[in-house]
Amino acid sequence: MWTLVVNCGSSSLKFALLNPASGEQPLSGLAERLGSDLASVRVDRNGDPVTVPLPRGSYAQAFGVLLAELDALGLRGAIRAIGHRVVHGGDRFSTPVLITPEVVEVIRACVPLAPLHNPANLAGIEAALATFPDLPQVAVFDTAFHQTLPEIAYRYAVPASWYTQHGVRRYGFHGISHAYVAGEAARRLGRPLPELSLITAHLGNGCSVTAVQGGRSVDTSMGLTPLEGLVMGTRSGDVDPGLPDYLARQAGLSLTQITAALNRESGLLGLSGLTNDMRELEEAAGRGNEPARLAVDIFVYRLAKTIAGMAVALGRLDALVFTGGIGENSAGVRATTLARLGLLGFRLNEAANARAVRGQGGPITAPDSLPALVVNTNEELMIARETAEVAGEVVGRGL
Ligand SMILES: Nc1ncnc2c1ncn2[C@@H]1O[C@H](COP(=O)(O)OP(=O)(O)O)[C@@H](O)[C@H]1O
Ligand SMILES: CC(=O)OP(=O)(O)O
Ligand SMILES: [Mg+2]
Repeated sequence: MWTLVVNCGSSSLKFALLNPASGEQPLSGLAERLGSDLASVRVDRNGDPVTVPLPRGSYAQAFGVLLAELDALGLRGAIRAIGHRVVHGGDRFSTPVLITPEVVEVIRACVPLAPLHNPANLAGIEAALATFPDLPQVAVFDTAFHQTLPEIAYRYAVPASWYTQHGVRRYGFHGISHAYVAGEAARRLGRPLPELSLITAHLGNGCSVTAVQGGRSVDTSMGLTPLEGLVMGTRSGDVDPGLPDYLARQAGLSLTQITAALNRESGLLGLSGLTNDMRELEEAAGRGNEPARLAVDIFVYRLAKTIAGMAVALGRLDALVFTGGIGENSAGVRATTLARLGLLGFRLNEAANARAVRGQGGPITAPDSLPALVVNTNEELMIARETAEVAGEVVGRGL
């Protein structure tokens, strides 16, 4: 009846116990800042959240907390399948797959392409395989949805041998979320997904924009790694490819140091010198903090520019969808982004935009506008559904 979903991020472990057919979720949790003194786990049993400190806690310890919670609810034995979010699957996987030793090796081979994410995904898979060796376990890939990209969107203008010999191409990420919100948006718009041309903006710690035509990804802002594209919490997004060489010579930094700084010390954090957290930045900007204001303004400008560019991939645009922690909660980011996209035909409905907060979502544009809407993403539900399908059961009956 239940599917367990495990989503290991670069310093976090999210989990959820779900009925993939009904969406019922008796248990969910988030272990954050793993490995640091501030590590903690928030556990939500039937809508009743509690946070407990887990100083210096590891992925394995966070997984131990999850097991204790399953036991406390008496549900450990009721799990029928386990689904894992895996960020990078290269071009081997265009659908979710049952985890075998060979699949684990492919995920390991993709570590250099997603150094912040794939090692954590593997830690989650290994912990779950050790504890539940007899259950079907499924890998659901962030890259899979983007395997439909046409070659003009996924090739870089670099020597062709880099592509053929080293797999240098654009893969795209956040596919689980983009696919889920595209489906939900179609439902809310009351139109069949195969007829729709959508742009979906997933704005969390990592941020990406995808052009979705008839339910298929046709272009996306992230590339070979999750570093390309938009300004993110700690990631730079697009920079001049000449930057690493220049900085290596000027500042005497190694390529490894520069890449680490582009991943972990850039984006909103790097610009503001304050935080990677959009909510804190908006508060600081409201108090007159200029670097915070600049960070938010650059985030929005680059987002609007990328959305306008994505429209080229579609030819026609039916709606824009905001999702992720920022997309769902920041009325300010949505309003200023749409203000820059007037040329595409967007006109904000301020009251609706203010109402569209987490838990509800909904349309945020005026009646004479091209529609923009907020859809709350649910990667866990999407992973649970796909896991149930791959595990060979019919959703709604078997699992
Ligand atoms: N009320 C809010 N206003 C503005 N930003 C918010 C709000 N709530 C959450 N956020 C932002 O959402 C981002 C985290 O997004 P989320 O999707 O939860 O992250 P992750 O990618 O780690 O899952 C942070 O920048 C956070 O500040
Ligand atoms: C791929 C990616 O950027 O994921 P996240 O937003 O979870 O960091
Ligand atoms: Mg997220």
